[in-house]
Amino acid sequence: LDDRDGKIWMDGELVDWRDAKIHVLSHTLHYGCGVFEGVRAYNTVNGTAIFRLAEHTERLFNSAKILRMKIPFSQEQVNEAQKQVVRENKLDSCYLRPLVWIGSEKLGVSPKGNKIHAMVAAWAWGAYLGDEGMKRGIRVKTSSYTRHHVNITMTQAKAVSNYSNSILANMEALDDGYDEALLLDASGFVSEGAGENIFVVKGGVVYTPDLSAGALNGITRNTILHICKDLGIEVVQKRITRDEVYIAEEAFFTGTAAEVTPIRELDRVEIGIGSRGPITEKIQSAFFDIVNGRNPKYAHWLTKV
Ligand SMILES: Cc1[nH+]cc(COP(=O)(O)O)c(CN[C@@H](CCC(=O)O)C(=O)O)c1O
Repeated sequence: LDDRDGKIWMDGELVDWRDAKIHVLSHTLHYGCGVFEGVRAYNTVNGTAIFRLAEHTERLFNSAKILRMKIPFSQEQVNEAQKQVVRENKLDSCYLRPLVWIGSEKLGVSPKGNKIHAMVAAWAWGAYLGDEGMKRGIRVKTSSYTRHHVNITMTQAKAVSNYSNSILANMEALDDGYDEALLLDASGFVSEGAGENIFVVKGGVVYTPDLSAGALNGITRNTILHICKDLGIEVVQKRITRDEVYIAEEAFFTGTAAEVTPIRELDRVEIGIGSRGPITEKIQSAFFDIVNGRNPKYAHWLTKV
């Protein structure tokens, strides 16, 4: 990604893509205290627009607050920065990555006195778990790694340091021939994917783990709750066991990158018909109607760039 042309917003300025560098003694590179977001802009029927920009920026600031980092910009400035990088890079649809990190004034566990920096980059990024997966569903493995306990890492912060857990789970799944990992919490209940929230369908009801299982409070997860309400589908947020996933009729992952990706197998156990289920398909198409600006009820979720 580092050898592209284009512009990156960095500490309030637009810099050339290849010059957007930081010092190797930057505190976050050593200790992982940093926060980030994953945001998508879509080429909607009314032009390029960022999906739920305000909610993503609010979560970025909440993540920073949880990690005791004071971002030296306002939410409005970070919103404008995201619109600017989409325009400057002439992207009609893209993935945006805001990141906030701690500078290189000094090392040592305490970052007190170090400068806080922010950047926003944007690039084209298609189906996170593959086009085929979006239709046919993907193959998932229950990870041998456990999702964070809610008081070991701060699971409501989208924190850089939280992702070594996700990386290990994802690498193990890929090395074992699967497409993605599903993590259980410290009590053995289903938490979430390495980079996604999970939903299962049984008897026409949609279930998703409640946030006590350490999953990130996903913005796409929240979008699905609205979609299910519109479709008259009951949603229950509760503790879910791995065998409830095995005997579900349908299952799917959600995320900004993953969007709505059906799960066809968990640990080589076929889920339902072993491909995208009918309720998953309805939710998936309602999602794409919304992000592409075809559902006027959610026009306020789309910020034109
Ligand atoms: C751990 C985790 N859980 C749930 C989600 C879904 O949250 P939301 O995007 O607000 O619906 C994400 C987003 N994962 C981001 C990072 C992916 C990456 O590989 O990096 C994303 O989807 O952008 C997670 O990283």
